[in-house]
Amino acid sequence: MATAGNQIKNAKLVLLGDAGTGKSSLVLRFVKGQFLEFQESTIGAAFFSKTLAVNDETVKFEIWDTAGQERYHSLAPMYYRGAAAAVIVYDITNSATFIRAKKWVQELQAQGNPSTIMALAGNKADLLEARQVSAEEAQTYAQENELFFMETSAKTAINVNDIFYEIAKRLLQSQSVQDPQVSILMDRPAERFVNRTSCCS
Ligand SMILES: Nc1nc2c(ncn2[C@@H]2O[C@H](COP(=O)(O)OP(=O)(O)OP(=O)(O)O)[C@@H](O)[C@H]2O)c(=O)[nH]1
Repeated sequence: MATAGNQIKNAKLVLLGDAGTGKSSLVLRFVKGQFLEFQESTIGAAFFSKTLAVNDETVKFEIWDTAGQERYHSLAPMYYRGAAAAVIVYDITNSATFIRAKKWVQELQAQGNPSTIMALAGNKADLLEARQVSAEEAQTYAQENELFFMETSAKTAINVNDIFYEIAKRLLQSQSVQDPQVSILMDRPAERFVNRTSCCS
């Protein structure tokens, strides 16, 4: 019997969340299997890609790792518009970052694409002794807002592949991944915004 197996499906994914929560570290762990104790703060946004096999299908994530610092906030819509999936990251040791994560969820619910699959990542789950946000509180919030939730650690790799794998599965179920022949990425931001290290005056 003929199947549609082995097709590569492209999915634009964006990471959002406060500065220092570990967005770049999660991407680095997922894409390269690495972790840096002193990961530099992202400027503008950074782009990565990674393919993932799910049963007989392959999802190619086109990942936009956005900068969490407030001064870059106005750039965010360029990255989340047209995204098939968004991972909103907070740091379990910092309750202010959980409040900020909820604001991102609200912004996406109001201004994003309703079909974007949203995941909530409670990162730095290796730092249990410094925990400020309980898993129960985050899980309840996630259920109420139709997100799926995992606690992750970019440092120990706990749940990092799992969260991306779960997103890929949900994307394939919802068919919101794009046919590569049609369009690889929608609303791809201009390259001049990517990792710009100096700015014009
Ligand atoms: N213990 C621990 N530290 C982490 C983890 N993830 C990231 N870090 C550390 O937290 C700091 C910030 O990580 P980044 O990945 O730069 O955070 P970010 O969210 O990308 O920050 P911006 O680029 O400024 O938005 C770095 O020093 C990382 O080493 C984790 O899971 N556990």
